[in-house]
Amino acid sequence: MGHRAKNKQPPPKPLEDPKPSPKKLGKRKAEAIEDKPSSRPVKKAKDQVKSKTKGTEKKSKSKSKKQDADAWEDVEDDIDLKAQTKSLFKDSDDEDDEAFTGNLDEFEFDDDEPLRGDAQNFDFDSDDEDEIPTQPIASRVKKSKQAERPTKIIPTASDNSDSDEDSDDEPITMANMEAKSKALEARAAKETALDLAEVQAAAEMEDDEDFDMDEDDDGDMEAEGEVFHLPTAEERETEKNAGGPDVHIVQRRMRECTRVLQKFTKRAEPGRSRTEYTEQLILDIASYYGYNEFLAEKLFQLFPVAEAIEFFEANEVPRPVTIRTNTLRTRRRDLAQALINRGVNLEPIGKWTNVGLQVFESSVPIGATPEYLAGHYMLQAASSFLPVIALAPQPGERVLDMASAPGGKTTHIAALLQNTGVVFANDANKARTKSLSANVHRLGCNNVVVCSYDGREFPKVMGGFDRVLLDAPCSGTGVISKDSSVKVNKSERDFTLLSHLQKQLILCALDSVSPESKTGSYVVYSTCSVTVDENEAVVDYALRKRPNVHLVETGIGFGVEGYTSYRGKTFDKSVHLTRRFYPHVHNMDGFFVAKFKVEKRTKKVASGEKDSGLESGEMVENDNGGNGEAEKVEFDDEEDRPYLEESKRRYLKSKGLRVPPRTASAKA
Ligand SMILES: C[S@@+](CC[C@H](N)C(=O)[O-])C[C@H]1O[C@@H](n2cnc3c(N)ncnc32)[C@H](O)[C@@H]1O
Repeated sequence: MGHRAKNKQPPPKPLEDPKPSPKKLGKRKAEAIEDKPSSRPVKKAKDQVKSKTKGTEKKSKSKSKKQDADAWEDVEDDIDLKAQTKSLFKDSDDEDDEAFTGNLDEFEFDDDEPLRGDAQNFDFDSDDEDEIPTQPIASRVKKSKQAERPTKIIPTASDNSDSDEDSDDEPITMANMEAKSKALEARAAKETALDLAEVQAAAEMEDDEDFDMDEDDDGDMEAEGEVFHLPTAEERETEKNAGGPDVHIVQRRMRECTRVLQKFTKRAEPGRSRTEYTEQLILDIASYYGYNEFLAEKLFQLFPVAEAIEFFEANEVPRPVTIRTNTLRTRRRDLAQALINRGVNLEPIGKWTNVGLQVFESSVPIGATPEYLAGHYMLQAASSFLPVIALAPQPGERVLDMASAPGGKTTHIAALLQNTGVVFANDANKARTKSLSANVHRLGCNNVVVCSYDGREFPKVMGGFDRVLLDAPCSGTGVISKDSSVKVNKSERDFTLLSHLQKQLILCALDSVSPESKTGSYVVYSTCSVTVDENEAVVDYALRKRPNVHLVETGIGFGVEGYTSYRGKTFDKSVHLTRRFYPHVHNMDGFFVAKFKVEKRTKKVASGEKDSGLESGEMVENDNGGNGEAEKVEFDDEEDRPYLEESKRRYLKSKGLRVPPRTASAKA
């Protein structure tokens, strides 16, 4: 456990000096000191920082409850898989497979505001539309708060927290004491967050040459007589032997190192290198937030230095509780009304989804309401909607969900297919298919076939799909706020093995799609990880190995573009079409989504003149790949027999029953 978790410290205040100058204090504090309005133009970046921080502050209202996390996770060892990949998988993709028993009563709330009342007041206009609305809704009787903040992906609890300020003058009574104390706490947290935002914004201004003028940036610090000294290797060793640094020292050092790294030539101590500051910062991040040094460095490298701190900070805060309306059973507005009537305080997530609801508070366990049990909704992280939105399955299609348990995305696909066509919901981990089947039944999906193969057996098992979703097993670096064990249990080897498995799976997914589909020929690849090895590198590999596929827009409408080059590696230019989602930017789990279109193979490619094979030593057998020009994959009973037999053998074995010897066809 890191200092951050142990001490429940407020976020470190990057860049704040002990006696800050107005410039370094940021606009709000500087104005207070000078008692006059600032003439400095407010940078856009400042607003962005504030809104981000506000989001973070808001999220902290929902306490991180282990029981909540348990209800969202289903992490089990993948016993059927090869030993090398065992225990690597982040199966965290958060859809529940069992009733959510977390108690939202335990969340902190500002006041006893009445619940939000009538579902009519919300923007459910989009519920009736098949397509995700792209235009803002022009006129409504009453706008939801989300509608007033079109850029926000998920609203945060602070959106309705202003009311605590109104009740300041009321006398404290037994009845309102708890609410008042919570309101005070909330306000203090808000202040801290605002301070942080301002200091960051001030630092950003400093970095902007326009604001630099001719001032000597180091002047202020020197005047204060407190020049930051970066410990030497020996000093670090001594500190370590003495039991490690005090948390306040770590916090301050993180601020200072961040500050120096942002403007190295001006602020660094003479004779010290950028690498030394970076090393110190990574060590401090690792100890403060409780990561192993390897992972702290890996994640740190993804972002500019100040943003990296925001990312680590966001991982300390739970994401909003969200549910997905099951349109096979109900409409979002009806579900919202039913839950409001039960004492659930909720709002539509945002314009990008017409099925999502964010739950702010509830007087009933949200995973055990009659509506939940009747399959009217799925407890599902907002990020998990994204791959299915990108997949955009069309009624009547044949879809493969290659790694599907516990079924959040499968059931979403089934709903978009309107219970037509068929979804093959596969997962290599047989134990996990139980919860998958349970969810499929609960949500009334009649078009789902559950199966349990190693995804690398496709398309031998079956192919010719209109669309394939590969929500790949991954390290879970996007969902650290739900599963903090990721902070310490991932090593370099894990990432190597995982990305190898992901590369094998993605080729199998691409080969399982029919390039001749009349409506589709798409593959979506997603992970709940933010590392480049598991995302862009895998996509780039697939593009190199399968020249008949190309990337297309995901159709999601937000998200950060994927890296086209990273730390010396250059990827295919089209990789910018992939999308990254981050907790500190989008207020949702870290996620990655890529969408491929599969075309027919040209003769040249099929004859092997172009590099379309696997790297030597790879285990994937794709010689009957489903996307070959002449390879129209159809069901063939003869061909299927050995697989059915094998599956029956495995079933009997798992039940401890006598397993018949393999017949000639099964051996073939
Ligand atoms: C991220 S989770 C999938 C979450 C799921 N898509 C959902 O929305 O509920 C990854 C899944 O991959 C499965 N898995 C791991 N290795 C696999 C393989 N080789 N083939 C198929 N599935 C695999 C794991 O058992 C795990 O359930």
